Amino acid sequence: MSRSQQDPLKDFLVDLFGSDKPHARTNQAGESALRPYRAWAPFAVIATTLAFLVPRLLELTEQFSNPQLDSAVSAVHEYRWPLAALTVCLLACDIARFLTHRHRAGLDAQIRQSTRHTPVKITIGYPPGITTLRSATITLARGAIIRRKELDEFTTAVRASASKRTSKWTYTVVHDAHRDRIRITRTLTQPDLRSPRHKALANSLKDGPLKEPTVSVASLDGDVETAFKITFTPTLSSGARGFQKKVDEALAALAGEHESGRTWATDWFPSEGYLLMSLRAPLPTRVDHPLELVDENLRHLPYATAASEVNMFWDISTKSNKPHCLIVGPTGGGKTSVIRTLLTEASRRGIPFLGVDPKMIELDGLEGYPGCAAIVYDAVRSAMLVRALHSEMMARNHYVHVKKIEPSQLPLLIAVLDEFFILSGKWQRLAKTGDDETRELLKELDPLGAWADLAVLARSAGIRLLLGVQRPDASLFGGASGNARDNFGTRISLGNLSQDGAMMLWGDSQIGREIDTSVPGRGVALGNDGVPVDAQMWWTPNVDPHPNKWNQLSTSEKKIIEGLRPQQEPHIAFYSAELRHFIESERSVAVAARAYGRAPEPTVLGHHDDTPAADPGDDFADAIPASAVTQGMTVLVDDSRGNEHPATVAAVTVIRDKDSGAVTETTLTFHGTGRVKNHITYGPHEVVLLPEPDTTAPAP
Ligand SMILES: Nc1ncnc2c1ncn2[C@@H]1O[C@H](COP(=O)(O)OP(=O)(O)OP(=O)(O)O)[C@@H](O)[C@H]1O
Repeated sequence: MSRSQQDPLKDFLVDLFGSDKPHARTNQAGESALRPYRAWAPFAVIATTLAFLVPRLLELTEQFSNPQLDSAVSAVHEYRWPLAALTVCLLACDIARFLTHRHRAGLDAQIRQSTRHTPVKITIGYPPGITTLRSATITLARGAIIRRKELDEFTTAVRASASKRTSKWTYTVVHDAHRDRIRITRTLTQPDLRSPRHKALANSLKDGPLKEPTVSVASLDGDVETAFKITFTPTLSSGARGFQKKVDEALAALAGEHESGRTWATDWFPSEGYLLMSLRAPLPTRVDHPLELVDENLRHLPYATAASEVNMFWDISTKSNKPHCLIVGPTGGGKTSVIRTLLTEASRRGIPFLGVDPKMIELDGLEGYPGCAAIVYDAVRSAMLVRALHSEMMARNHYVHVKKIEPSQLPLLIAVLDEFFILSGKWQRLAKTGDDETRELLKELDPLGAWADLAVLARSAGIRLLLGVQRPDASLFGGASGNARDNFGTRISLGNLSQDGAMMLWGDSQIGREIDTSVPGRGVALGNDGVPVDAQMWWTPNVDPHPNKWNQLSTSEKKIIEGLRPQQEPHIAFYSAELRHFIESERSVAVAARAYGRAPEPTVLGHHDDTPAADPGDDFADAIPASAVTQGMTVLVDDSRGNEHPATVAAVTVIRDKDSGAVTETTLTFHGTGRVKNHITYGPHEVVLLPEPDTTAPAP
């Protein structure tokens, strides 16, 4: 602390009468150019006082009186009033000069401390302002460079010293670099009319992760803000989704619940340096499949409603860059309802479909629905269907080539493969344990290879694939082809995903991991702009007309199904004899199964059972990729005679490709007898059969 600060009276007197030094408060940044302040009025005050008092003084000193002195004294005394007026003027001048000097000295110190430049001249605007500065211009040495940070520091100092006295004014500091000067002006501080919400956002963002944030109101409803615009200086992190998500959450929490009941949502424009926080209608908790065509585009299949009542759709048009659809959802998550929604929408738009349902309970209701070519349940026949579909794709491509037509002129066909892992498991099992004929047939059909080709090439042949899985796994989305996964550009996830699953589906380990699973049909869908959003899947009840199913439905559910059913059956055109023959034979098999199909009645324990053994392909409950198996899981392992036995996994070793990270091999270790350990190695696309449904996938 300086001495002058310890002695305010001395400080005042030094200011008032000046000192011998250029300025009493020079500092280390260089000698101030300020001239010392010298008051003018004190001499005038003394003279005026004397002019008033001089006759009295003479009376007191009568013995020294002489006529000359008397006349001089009376002359001075006569001018006492003009002298008094002059003194008052001088006093006023002195006060103004004194205030100017104080402001100048303050600015001089501040500029030297914050910018390390010594001002050449400081001009204080008149009148100078009693407590705070009115305006000033600081002239700097020619070419003086002031960095942004230094100017900010100076501005803060100017504002801080003014705010000590009053908050009535807001100071603006402008650096005219081309004229080597700094201008300071003040305006009346506007009363803070911001709402508590606006203030909370602005104040918290000041110390938040966004660089140089400013908050402004983007829209109002009456007096209540309905949108805020937050501008910021773009940084590397402001473009990262994870960062944005954290900021979104913090902003929504700060803004709090809105009076309208709507929720805050954020749209980022990081390259333009701003984000918009606006209100969206909350996601509905249930949306019954609307009966009207919500999207008139016949190549858009709507299936869900996102915030703000935006409809999500699967674009199956030729122009679509997301032609195939992948639905991921654990058991009971609502996958089948989404498939039903998409297929009934396809049907009412005149697009036929066919499906594979290895679980036999998911798609069976669609059998016989308008536009349904076939639903196949049997593993071998499913392999035949996939191969026939491959032939159809080749035939369609050939047709386009020969007839010189555009692929967009081909009629669309949707192929659904539900529970893909279970189907893979069945194929894998039959390839190992089936009879010679089956094994040979499966080898010839190579369904996984055909599927991989379809995933990559079916798009231009007008065939669209709809794949349903319980968990996302790169290894199975099209056999060896890594590109195949990218073709499933339209993605839907139901329930919560694992971190890896979220990364695989959405390219972000956080998306789809905090879904409100208490709401059936809640999930994440790819927005129409390519950004994944939370969405409520439409509810489409089972369309099965069998009385056992139909009678379970409520009146409103029956109305949905009746309203969706198209008047006209979609036309199914075949370009290959293979697919036509397959569908014809499948339909006659289905007719026969319906007419003569038998299911063994349940038996009780101890009762002699003479019904034939179940299909060997059906004695497992689930199948998962080998690389997804975890230690302690019970899996089915076949013995040398082709029988499956449950065994607990002691260890899992997954080997991945160094570059791509793709699984190349998985080895499961089991405890054998004594110290012996058994190892089984699985290829990259092999699945492991489970005796019980998989519970390691996140619950719906
Ligand atoms: N979009 C939805 N809206 C409302 N309720 C739904 C929705 N989807 C599913 N549900 C409810 O959840 C139940 C299970 O749905 P669904 O049978 O479609 O699940 P899933 O994923 O196919 O299961 P699984 O794979 O075991 O067949 C339905 O019976 C229904 O009650």
